[in-house]
Amino acid sequence: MKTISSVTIPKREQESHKGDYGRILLIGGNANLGGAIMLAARACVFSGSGLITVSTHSSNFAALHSRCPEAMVSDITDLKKLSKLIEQSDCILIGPGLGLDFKGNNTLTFLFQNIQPHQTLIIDGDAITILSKLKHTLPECEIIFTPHQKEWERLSNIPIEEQTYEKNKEAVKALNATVVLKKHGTELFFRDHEYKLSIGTPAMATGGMGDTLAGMITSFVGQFDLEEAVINATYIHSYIGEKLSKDMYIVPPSKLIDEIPYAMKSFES
Ligand SMILES: NC(=O)C1=CN([C@@H]2O[C@H](COP(=O)(O)OP(=O)(O)OC[C@H]3O[C@@H](n4cnc5c(N)ncnc54)[C@H](OP(=O)(O)O)[C@@H]3O)[C@@H](O)[C@H]2O)[C@@H](O)CC1
Ligand SMILES: Nc1ncnc2c1ncn2[C@@H]1O[C@H](COP(=O)(O)OP(=O)(O)O)[C@@H](O)[C@H]1O
Ligand SMILES: [Mg+2]
Repeated sequence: MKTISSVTIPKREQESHKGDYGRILLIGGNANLGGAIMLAARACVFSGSGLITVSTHSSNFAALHSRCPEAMVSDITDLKKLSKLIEQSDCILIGPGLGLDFKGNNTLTFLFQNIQPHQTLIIDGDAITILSKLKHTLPECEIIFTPHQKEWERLSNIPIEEQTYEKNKEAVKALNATVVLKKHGTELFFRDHEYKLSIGTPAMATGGMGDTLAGMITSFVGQFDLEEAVINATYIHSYIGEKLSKDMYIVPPSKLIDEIPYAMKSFES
């Protein structure tokens, strides 16, 4: 497995506008787990997405507006609005803080019925757990899964202690998707090749760190080629985590998010 040693972020075109940097839809955040989708939304904004809408429980609206005024909001239970938002989006993230009850199940099912082949779908957190249970056929679009090891166990049926390179590769092939297997030494599985991260630190083992990565990946996919986007987002996430950990015992995800544009600038080609 190749190690990612550095990345480059392309310079922006002078003649461009927000519509050129991704129309993003983030779906998640129930009444108890609003923080997860807010972190994903802030990560998305700080990673450069042009237009972001968050479909979430309405009790999250005020906090979201206050923490992330750049993002628009929509009620996750309003399926008419959700269907329109799905149609208008380039990249869609579902999962952070979605919850595991029937509402989460219904939202995932509705998205699978409405997403189109030209769109890219990032499936994280509770959406992975729900999918593992419901066993829906995957929609015909590009899909990126971002599981931690337990979520990967649920999705692949490979117990954590048996998650070897060969078994993981086989399971990814069966899914016909990209998989970012998050752990110390995160592994990226593309269709015919794989990479491993040699950076990252236990200072990043804080709730919300994966929600932050999911937002970064979604944002980068809206701006760059899929493979480049996944590699760059994953590398820069851990790069910032490691950098901050030189002075901080733990790295709060919110602090990491603040650093994203500076790190992107430092890798600009
Ligand atoms: N502020 C918010 O709103 C936040 C909301 N969040 C949202 O909560 C939802 C649930 O997500 P989740 O990851 O917390 O729960 P779940 O899927 O049950 O996994 C945990 C189980 O897996 C096990 N485990 C084994 N290996 C592991 C590994 N490498 N990494 C992690 N876990 C590992 C672990 O083992 P144990 O800790 O018991 O040893 C435990 O048994 C999701 O939607 C997320 O977005 C959170 O992001 C927090 C901030
Ligand atoms: N010991 C560690 N070393 C490196 N990275 C870590 C470590 N622990 C956690 N991380 C990173 O933090 C993130 C955790 O993701 P996840 O478990 O989905 O968090 P959450 O759902 O709480 O947001 C992943 O990107 C993972 O690689
Ligand atoms: Mg997670």
